[in-house]
Amino acid sequence: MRIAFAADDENETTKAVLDYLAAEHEVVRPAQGESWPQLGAAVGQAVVDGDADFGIVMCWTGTGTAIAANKVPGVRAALAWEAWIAEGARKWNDANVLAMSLKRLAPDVAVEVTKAFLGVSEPDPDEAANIAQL
Ligand SMILES: O=C(CO)[C@H](O)[C@H](O)COP(=O)(O)O
Repeated sequence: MRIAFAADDENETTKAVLDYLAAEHEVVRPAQGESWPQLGAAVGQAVVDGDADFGIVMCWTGTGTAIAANKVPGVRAALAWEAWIAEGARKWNDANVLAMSLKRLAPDVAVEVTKAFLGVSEPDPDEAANIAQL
């Protein structure tokens, strides 16, 4: 899959996520070196424009980039810190952008969360009516 990725800082956690994405997917970098609001918006826009299948945004907390991505109409960005939350965001909310904290998630956990998010191919059809109201 094509995954749009942006982070406003680099550390072992962002490197681990990027290494995993590069090994398993095509990585799209719609913006780099900009502020977290710009990075979140750029990733959200890439997803909405069809330049990427999903987006992943990371900042210190994950919250700012999630909010910025969610301002783009059509984006459903979810902040996740464990695999079950990430999987549920895809299954029950049809999230198309994953947001994670680059400060609080250990590298292996961030990769596990990423895998869980990207591992759900279709949302639960029982949630279609709810998702349509988002
Ligand atoms: O977590 C964040 C936003 O939610 C940012 O990463 C954090 O606030 C640092 O930003 P800056 O480098 O602009 O001070």
